[in-house]
Amino acid sequence: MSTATEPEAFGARLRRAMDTRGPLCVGIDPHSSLLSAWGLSDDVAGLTAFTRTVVEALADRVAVLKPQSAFFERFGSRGVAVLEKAVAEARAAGALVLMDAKRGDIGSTMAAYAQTYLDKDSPLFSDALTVSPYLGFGSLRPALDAARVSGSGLFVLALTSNPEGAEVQRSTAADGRSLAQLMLDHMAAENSGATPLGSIGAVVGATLGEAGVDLGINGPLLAPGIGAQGATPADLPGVFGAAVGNVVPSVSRGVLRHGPDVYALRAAAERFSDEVRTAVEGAVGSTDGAR
Ligand SMILES: O=C(O)c1cc(=O)[nH]c(=O)n1[C@@H]1O[C@H](COP(=O)(O)O)[C@@H](O)[C@H]1O
Repeated sequence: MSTATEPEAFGARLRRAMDTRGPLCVGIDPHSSLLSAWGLSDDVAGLTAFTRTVVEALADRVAVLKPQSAFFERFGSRGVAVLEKAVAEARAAGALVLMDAKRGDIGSTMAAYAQTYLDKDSPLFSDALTVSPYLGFGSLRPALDAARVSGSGLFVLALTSNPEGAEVQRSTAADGRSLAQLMLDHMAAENSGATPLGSIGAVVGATLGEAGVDLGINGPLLAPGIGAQGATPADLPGVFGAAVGNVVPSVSRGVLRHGPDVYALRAAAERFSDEVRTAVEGAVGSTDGAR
């Protein structure tokens, strides 16, 4: 619960958005190839038109929009200016903005990243940020603290959707746990006691077949890899098991390739949302039946 001085926590805001809008996250990834497929130039003008169209099409209906910072940074400061505007417009239209910048560094530098994305006075302030814990979970402390102060959230990489991730994330820590499980256990500790949902989420690829880890972190689970990377909403119950109700399935190219028509973008997002609903309700129903 929030007070006059304390903003409402990200986990509570996300739970409400998932319940009212459905849990889908759509990524804003302006690849050169997509700009070209949309008939746009691969420059700041094309980037601006692409981004504005996605925000106009989806910010008033999906729970989460996830701009991928790399595709904006490649145009330098003018690309970042497009990103700033998109963040503000998407938030104003009611979407939660998850900045996908996958930051991770030593604590003192992490503090600067936290000021960039998790401080309410920053031009890039976002509802949540993706971070990498593989410099040690404790290196994220400045971001964890900043998120608590501003009512924002973090999505911490646990098991990524790319096949190369396993050699690091499935390797064994000194105490016998996998590195991914070690990180998930840290997230569970951060979220302990939070209701209705903690603000520290995990990233777990929808492509994994079966996660094979304990996902009971009392926080949201971002599931990228649906669409272009080959996973489908029907895969979610198999990957996430009993935690499927906390999953935020994420699709970028699978939706974006339907542009530039605003109605086609909306229809594509709607189809993914419907498939997610069917998969999640089916899984929850079968769990209920087993009780
Ligand atoms: O944090 C992410 O969003 C992420 C984590 C991960 O494990 N895999 C992954 O693909 N992503 C991001 O999710 C998006 C996937 O895009 P599509 O494959 O086009 O849906 C990209 O922006 C990736 O950087």
